Amino acid sequence: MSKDKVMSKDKLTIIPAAKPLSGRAVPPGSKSITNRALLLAGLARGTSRLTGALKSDDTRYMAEALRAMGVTVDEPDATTFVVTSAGELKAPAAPLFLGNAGTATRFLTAALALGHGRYVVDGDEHMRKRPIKPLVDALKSLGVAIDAPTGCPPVTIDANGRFTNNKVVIDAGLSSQYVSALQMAAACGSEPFTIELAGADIGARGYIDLTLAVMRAFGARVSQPTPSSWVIEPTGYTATDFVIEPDASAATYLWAAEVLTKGAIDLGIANEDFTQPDAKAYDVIRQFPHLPAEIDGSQMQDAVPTIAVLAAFNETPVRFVGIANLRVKECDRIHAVSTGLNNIRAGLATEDGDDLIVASDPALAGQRLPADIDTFADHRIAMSFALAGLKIDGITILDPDCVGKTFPDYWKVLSSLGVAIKDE
Ligand SMILES: O=C(O)C1=C[C@@H](OP(=O)(O)O)[C@@H](O)[C@H](O)C1
Ligand SMILES: C=C(OP(=O)(O)O)C(=O)O
Repeated sequence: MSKDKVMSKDKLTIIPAAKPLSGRAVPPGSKSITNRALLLAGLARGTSRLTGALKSDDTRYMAEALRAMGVTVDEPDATTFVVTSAGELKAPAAPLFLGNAGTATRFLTAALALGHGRYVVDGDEHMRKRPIKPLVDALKSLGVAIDAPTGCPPVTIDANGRFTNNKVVIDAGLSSQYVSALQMAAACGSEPFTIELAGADIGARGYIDLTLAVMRAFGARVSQPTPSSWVIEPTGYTATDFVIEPDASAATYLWAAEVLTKGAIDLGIANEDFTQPDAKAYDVIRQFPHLPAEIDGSQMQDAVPTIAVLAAFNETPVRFVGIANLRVKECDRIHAVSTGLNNIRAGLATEDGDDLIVASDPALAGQRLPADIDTFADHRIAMSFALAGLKIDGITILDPDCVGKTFPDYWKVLSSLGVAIKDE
């Protein structure tokens, strides 16, 4: 839970928007890019200045972990981290607690495997259910003494600064973060290192491109001999000043609010200027209320809850495919979205294997349908269902502070666009 809670209420109710939402609302910095840049700055000798950064639970956990390992992380203002490092992450005195931050947990696990001494990577009760075994097995195959008895955090690493071979095969079916983690760690090795995918299946490939872009900005050299393999040179990282773009997943709520209310929200950045995978959601969202009958969410996974809630107001039903990974995010998002929609009106959503089918009903708009939405402590469930509240009277979001994971000002931003929010 965020230290600086935005509302500190158990629940809040969205009052339907009386008029189109309009105004300027710039999403916070990208979580994915901030946590990559923080790690690479921590692995680089010298001082790196990260601007436009996200300050939220997930990035605070990463920054705290770096501090616990001897890195100086200063925060001169609300969107800047200044990171000064000797270029190594010293074994911390206590386990690293990373909340439910998947990026911090996976990225650090691989990077610390090249450290020296004992590191314990742990998280909250949700993180302790999120699989990390494929990454742990890959590191074991590199001679690292690493153990995660449940297949989820906590992970204990006894590192001696080296891998015993220069190639690893990784199954990224459950999470692309395992690949990103190995890629970022590999530049700190002593020889060129090859990463190969075990299967064709990988989560959103766009996150790999994002990883490579941040690595290159910090001086790494990477080539891609085949679509499913990468060779990383042992360059280490060079401290640099780095500008972080706004968060594309956060942008999806604003894009959806805009089409739902026929408003005009200025995000301060054009959709085509994002480099993050979720920006693909823009073209889908703009088709509302004529969303396609089938949407493949595999390459814009974090945007699926947003589009699924939007789909409830579409003119025709939508089947979401390619979303099996959503079951191992902050919560089982297929189940959470389906539960929330069916709570609003029975039959609005169906789980079909790992597909989600959303029955559409434009007539939902304007109705009073009181529903307490269980967010399952998942920021994206809270933020997505707030969108339903813009059109339906009676939508109450439970545990609204969970937005602090990636978008602490979410409720303030909605208010600034004219949304009335009743806290209780
Ligand atoms: O690399 C990243 O920054 C991310 C990768 C995705 O996770 P998976 O790779 O686990 O699907 C995404 O859902 C997450 O929010 C951020
Ligand atoms: C899946 C998410 O986060 P992470 O895996 O980084 O915890 C998310 O932010 O939607």
